[in-house]
Amino acid sequence: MTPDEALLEVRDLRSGYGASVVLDGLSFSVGVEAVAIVGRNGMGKTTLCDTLVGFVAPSGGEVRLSGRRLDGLAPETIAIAGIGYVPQGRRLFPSLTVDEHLVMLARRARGRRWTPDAVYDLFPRLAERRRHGGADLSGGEQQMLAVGRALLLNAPLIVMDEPSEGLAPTIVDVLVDAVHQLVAEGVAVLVVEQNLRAAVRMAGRQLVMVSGRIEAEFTGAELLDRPDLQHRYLGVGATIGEHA
Ligand SMILES: Nc1ncnc2c1ncn2[C@@H]1O[C@H](COP(=O)(O)OP(=O)(O)OP(=O)(O)O)[C@@H](O)[C@H]1O
Repeated sequence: MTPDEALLEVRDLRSGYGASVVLDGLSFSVGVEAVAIVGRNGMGKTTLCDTLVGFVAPSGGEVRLSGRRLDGLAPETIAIAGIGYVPQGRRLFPSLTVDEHLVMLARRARGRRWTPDAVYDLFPRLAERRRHGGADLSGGEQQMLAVGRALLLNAPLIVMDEPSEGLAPTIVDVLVDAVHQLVAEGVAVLVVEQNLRAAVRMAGRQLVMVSGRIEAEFTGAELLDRPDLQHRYLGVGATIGEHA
């Protein structure tokens, strides 16, 4: 891959639920970088994530990872092909410990960059809680575990849906640092965020989603400096995220 070539290429993607169209011809690309998708509630951000990873079947368009078509493939195939997913709400197993979540995926990870021990190095707090069950973990610990689980795929791209949702500022700091470390190591991150300040700290490019399309792209500084753009694209109350 040359520096100019996109890792993820999404072209004219369409999807929805039955007759309800949510993604309406959406296009963008991501290189080895962190890119944020921002937008008001209900614009289709979660549907975009779910469509990229195969949980929602697209009705048209293309998703390519390093040139390989992935649209229409099963979620397991897409995961193995190279898209790790950190879903909204984390979707962990309450009865499994932290260690059990990670060990489940460790065989495939053996000898590669991301192993359970590497995840514990990234998130020392998780190492302290390794014998605790998913249901005993704080929201931040659950989010770290969800990120760690996605990393064990050793995928070139990680998609994160609202990772900062409901988390204390110190935990958001940990996630921001983790995103920077991943990008520095050559992993691309596509992150959906309601919290503009968290989005801007994680990603240089801010893609604004409106009614199932990417309507505009800004740098973080452009969006933070322009309350009019925040109001227009993000709505009242979903703007700055003062606490992150
Ligand atoms: N499983 C589903 N079945 C039918 N419609 C759905 C389903 N999930 C989402 N939708 C609809 O799709 C549209 C886009 O929702 P989506 O959750 O993708 O938006 P979003 O931008 O992620 O919003 P939010 O930030 O509130 O999660 C909404 O109109 C929503 O009601």
